[in-house]
Amino acid sequence: MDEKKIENAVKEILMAIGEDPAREGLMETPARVAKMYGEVFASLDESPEFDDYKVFHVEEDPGMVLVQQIPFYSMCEHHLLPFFGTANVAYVPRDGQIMGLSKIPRLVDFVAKRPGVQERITTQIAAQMKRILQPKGIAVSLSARHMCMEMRGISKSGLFTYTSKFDGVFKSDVEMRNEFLRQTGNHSE
Ligand SMILES: Nc1nc2c(ncn2[C@@H]2O[C@H](COP(=O)(O)OP(=O)(O)OP(=O)(O)O)[C@@H](O)[C@H]2O)c(=O)[nH]1
Ligand SMILES: [Zn+2]
Repeated sequence: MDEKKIENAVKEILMAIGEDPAREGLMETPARVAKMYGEVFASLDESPEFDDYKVFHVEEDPGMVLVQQIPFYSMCEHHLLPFFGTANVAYVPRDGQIMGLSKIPRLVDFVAKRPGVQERITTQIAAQMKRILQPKGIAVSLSARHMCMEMRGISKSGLFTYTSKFDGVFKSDVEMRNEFLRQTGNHSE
């Protein structure tokens, strides 16, 4: 990421909105924003595929493995305003192939820390899980608030947008899907 370029651009924006980038409160702001973009868009500096994981082996396949209520923060690619919420990620292992549990929230961060839309975060989490583990099934659901719908534009506070992606047994087996939905607090029927 080119921090110097971001700093200059932020200075330009401050001038364009009629602010004085030289006034005391704003003097360090371009550098702070550049640093902040480095954090919230951290994935742009990483490889395109998630690679921070280890695959382990258990003798017997468990059923569903679910990490739920994973907090995430992202920036919408339309307005560069935050959207944030929680993600539920479940899979059913194949051939005893499992991954370290902490790697699932790491994967969520990896996918979220770039300009995006909620739908893509949802499908990308599922796609990366599939690539890494080839599990029997994957279920991902996200619930999020979008600042671009709250503090501007339509200006509706407290709306939650729900997105989901079901693959494999979560698609073909209603019981599995309902176990996921029950456990994550959503009910399909
Ligand atoms: N599908 C989807 N849309 C999103 C997401 N985040 C923001 N948006 C929407 O992206 C759209 C961008 O639409 P535009 O019509 O180009 O932008 P706009 O005129 O600023 O839209 P308004 O927000 O309605 O004022 C808006 O409808 C946003 O609500 C997201 O994660 N997924
Ligand atoms: Zn937006």
